[in-house]
Amino acid sequence: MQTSDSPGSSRRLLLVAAAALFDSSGRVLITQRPHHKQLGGLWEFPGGKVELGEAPEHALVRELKEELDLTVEPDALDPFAFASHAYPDFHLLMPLYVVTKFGGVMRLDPNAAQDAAWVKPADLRRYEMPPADVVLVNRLIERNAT
Ligand SMILES: Nc1nc2c([nH]c(=O)n2[C@@H]2O[C@H](COP(=O)(O)OP(=O)(O)OP(=O)(O)O)[C@@H](O)[C@H]2O)c(=O)[nH]1
Repeated sequence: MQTSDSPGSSRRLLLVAAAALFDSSGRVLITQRPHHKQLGGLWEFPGGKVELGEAPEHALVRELKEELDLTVEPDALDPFAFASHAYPDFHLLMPLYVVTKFGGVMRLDPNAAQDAAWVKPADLRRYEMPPADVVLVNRLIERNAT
């Protein structure tokens, strides 16, 4: 967790809900951000911004449907860890939920992701991910090792 904001910093807080979706072989899904976006080309956990008045779980169910066409029940979201990271323009607060039950056939929305990969947690560090995700990747590797 990075908490380098100075006290009283006026950086806006951005709440993003993300998922570590696991397949039956214990591989986790990561998606690649479109090149034209901020942090373009980096790999990330699927998810997105929580809208005003929206619960994080509801936002994540919505984003997984929009971005991947996958159906997840809110009860299937298991709170796992969170990232708290100061980017230049905003402070990201991102809960990560483990998901092992989901339905549908994955279909990527090209505006959200240009590629997807199922990766063993131990291999996640081979993929370039945003700095906020480092702590989450470490936790997933630990989870898998125990
Ligand atoms: N979904 C997701 N977002 C992440 C991760 N790590 C991370 O720093 N972020 C940041 O969280 C922010 C919100 O992501 P987003 O997917 O909703 O937003 P976006 O930039 O694609 O914009 P848009 O949805 O308005 O087009 C982005 O700045 C993104 O880089 C991650 O693992 N998953």
